[in-house]
Amino acid sequence: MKTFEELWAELNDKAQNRPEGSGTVAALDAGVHAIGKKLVEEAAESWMAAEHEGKEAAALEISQLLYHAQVLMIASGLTLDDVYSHL
Ligand SMILES: N=c1c2ncn([C@@H]3O[C@H](COP(=O)(O)OP(=O)(O)OP(=O)(O)O)[C@@H](O)[C@H]3O)c2ncn1[C@@H]1O[C@H](COP(=O)(O)O)[C@@H](O)[C@H]1O
Repeated sequence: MKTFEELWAELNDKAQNRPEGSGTVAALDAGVHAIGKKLVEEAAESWMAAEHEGKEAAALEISQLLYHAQVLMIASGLTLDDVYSHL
C-alpha cells in the first residue's frame, strides 16, 4: 500500500532515472495525448465501477485514475503544489 505522495515520489524518480521496463517511462514517452486518453478511459471505468460494480472495483479503478492523473501532471511539468494551490 502507498499514499498519493509516495506514488508521486516514485513516479518522479522513474521519470528521472528511466529504469528498464517501467510503464510510467513508456507512458511519458507516448506523450500527453496518449496519457490523456488513458486518463479519460480510467475516469469512465471509475464511473462504471462506482455505479455498477461495488466498492472494491471502484477503489481499483480510482487508484488507476489517480496514477494516470499523476503521469499527466509529470508530462505537463506540474508539481503537487501547482495542483494543491487550486484545492
Ligand atoms: N499504480 C499504478 C498503475 N495504475 C494503473 N497503471 C497502468 O494502467 C493500466 C491499467 O489499465 P487497465 O486496467 O485499464 O488495463 P489495460 O487497458 O489492459 O491496460 P493497458 O493495456 O492500457 O496497459 C495498467 O496496465 C498500468 O499500465 C499503473 N501502472 C503503475 N502503477 C504504479 O506505478 C509505479 C511505477 O510503475 P512502473 O513505471 O510500471 O514501474 C508502481 O508502483 C506501480 O504499482
